[in-house]
Amino acid sequence: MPEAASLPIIDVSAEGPDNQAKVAKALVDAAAEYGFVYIKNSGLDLTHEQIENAFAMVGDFKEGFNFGAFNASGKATQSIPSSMELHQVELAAFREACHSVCRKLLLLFGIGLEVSPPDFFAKAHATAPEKPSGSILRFLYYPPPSATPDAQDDDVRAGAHSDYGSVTLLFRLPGQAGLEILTPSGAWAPVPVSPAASSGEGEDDDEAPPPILVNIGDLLSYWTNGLLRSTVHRVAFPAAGGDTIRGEKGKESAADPRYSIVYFCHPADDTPLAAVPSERVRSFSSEKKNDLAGAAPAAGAGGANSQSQQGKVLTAKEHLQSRLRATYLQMYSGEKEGGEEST
Ligand SMILES: O=C(O)CCC(=O)C(=O)O
Ligand SMILES: [Fe+2]
Repeated sequence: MPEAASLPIIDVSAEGPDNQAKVAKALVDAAAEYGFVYIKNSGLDLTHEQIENAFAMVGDFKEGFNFGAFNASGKATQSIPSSMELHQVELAAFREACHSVCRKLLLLFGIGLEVSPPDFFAKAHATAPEKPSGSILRFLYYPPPSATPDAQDDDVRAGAHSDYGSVTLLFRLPGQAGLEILTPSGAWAPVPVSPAASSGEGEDDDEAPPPILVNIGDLLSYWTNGLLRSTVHRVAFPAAGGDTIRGEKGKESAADPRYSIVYFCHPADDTPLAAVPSERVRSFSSEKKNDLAGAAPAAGAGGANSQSQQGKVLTAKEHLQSRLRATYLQMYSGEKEGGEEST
């Protein structure tokens, strides 16, 4: 069985400037090293009930779906399936709550990177009806492996890709890990849903939902000149024989569909991705320029060139478009690297 990724679990509910600074540092360190981190799900920003209800909705629906913006009265601004229409207000509230969690994380990144002002990233993600953005709430339904009996051994449920936005929140159900990240050594490491149970550390609390998995997307990696990593990941089929990651509760069988809920957070479309006012980001990019091997991205790192390597300041929208273009070109050239396809 491959070794599970060992990612830190960070409690971001700490109050007071000293605690906040410590948490911010831990978050930046994890994002710089792994590009993925768990945050403890205290149920404050996003209630456990809200998450359960969201999974109940995708379970009823049995199909994947992307939700873009909702208007001020909680109505979707796109056409949505009739079975979802009744749930629009709940969906809008869930999307809003996810966005607030992301803004809280973005503020902590600003603090951890000593950006001046610290709400530099969070402000770029302020929402308003007149401020369109690439943010998407995605409900994912993966049919049971038994429904595709001619699957090959090396097939995966979702191909290797990196996410396009600034930060992504991922919600999964216990026993349905599936997600794997590409480590710098080039190996795929499974990411457990319940990391405390998997590592054997600490008692798993049946009442508490698992932590929320957070990862850095290409845009935030680009904006920070690669200091924060956008890590390549994929979704694998359950192992034959029903093996799960050590300690993970529940077994995933070939007869089970898999559900996940993802929130891709993006800044407002017109945000200029200009130099981040942070000495740490600046000195990171000059170190990189001096690094002769700097041209080739390390294994596991997704995305395009760093912001400091481009002459022109891109907007968030232009950055997303360039990532989408690159993904489609890759697909047409035969390398089936599925991207986030967030439009
Ligand atoms: O379903 C998952 O666990 C991950 C999905 C994902 O990586 C994506 O949609 O970008
Ligand atoms: Fe992803």
